[in-house]
Amino acid sequence: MISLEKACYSVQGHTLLSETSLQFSTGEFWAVAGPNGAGKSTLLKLLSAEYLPTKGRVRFQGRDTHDYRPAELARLRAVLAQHNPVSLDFSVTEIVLMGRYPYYGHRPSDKDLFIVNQCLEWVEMGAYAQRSYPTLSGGEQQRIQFARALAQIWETKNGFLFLDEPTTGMDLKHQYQTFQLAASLARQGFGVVAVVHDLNLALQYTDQTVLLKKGRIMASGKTNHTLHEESLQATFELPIHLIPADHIRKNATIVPVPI
Ligand SMILES: Nc1ncnc2c1ncn2[C@@H]1O[C@H](COP(=O)(O)OP(=O)(O)OP(=O)(O)O)[C@@H](O)[C@H]1O
Repeated sequence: MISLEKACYSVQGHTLLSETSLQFSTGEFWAVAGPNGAGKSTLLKLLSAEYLPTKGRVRFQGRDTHDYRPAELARLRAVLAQHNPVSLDFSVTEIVLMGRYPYYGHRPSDKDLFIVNQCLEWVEMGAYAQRSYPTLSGGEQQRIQFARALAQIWETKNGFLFLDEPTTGMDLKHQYQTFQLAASLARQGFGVVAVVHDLNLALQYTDQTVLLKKGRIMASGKTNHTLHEESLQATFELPIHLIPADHIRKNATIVPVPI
């Protein structure tokens, strides 16, 4: 479990995340949603210990995140960042192997290579193993980065996966597959927290949601209780209509009303 206890994050007098208390458990898939600049990536960086809280506490499995050594954290959680620039001519396999760096010294073991192949299969990119990474399309690169993060926590019981806009550049099918994969990882016992702009993906696949606006929590809890017309309108300042679930869609569908 990761708990934020009155955690704040400020930089140069600007508060990016105001006093926030939340608990994220393994076995759950969380969505973090809200307008641009709401503090979603900031929250994710506090959870992953890339940032330390400027006030309050963030505890990972009971210990303050600032008490962990980076090598220790690298075996407990993996991050898919919003931007993953790679300009050198690495192969796809080499990129995914980076997720195994915390586990090997000079050379990857057969087990590391097996895990890399498994993760590539999970994102349906096995056929691209020998391709030059920079030559892949944006959506393909994003799927490889997902595989890299997955390889990092593949064997970690109760590991956490932090995904910042994981479906950027992906086509419709792979957006759904990515969320399906994240949901199935949560069912296997991982904790998954994803920054999400597509609220219908959140509604379809996530267990819990936190809605942020201007660095503050607008609503949080079970996704289908949190994403309702009032909370969405207040958060996004846009009229929202919810089409109820039916025999095709097991959850409601969020439709912005043109203004
Ligand atoms: N180092 C910094 N100094 C000042 N302001 C910053 C700094 N880093 C981030 N911010 C601001 O903090 C706010 C929150 O940033 P954050 O990246 O968490 O937003 P976000 O909700 O993830 O947005 P988006 O949906 O656009 O990715 C933004 O307004 C951003 O401009």
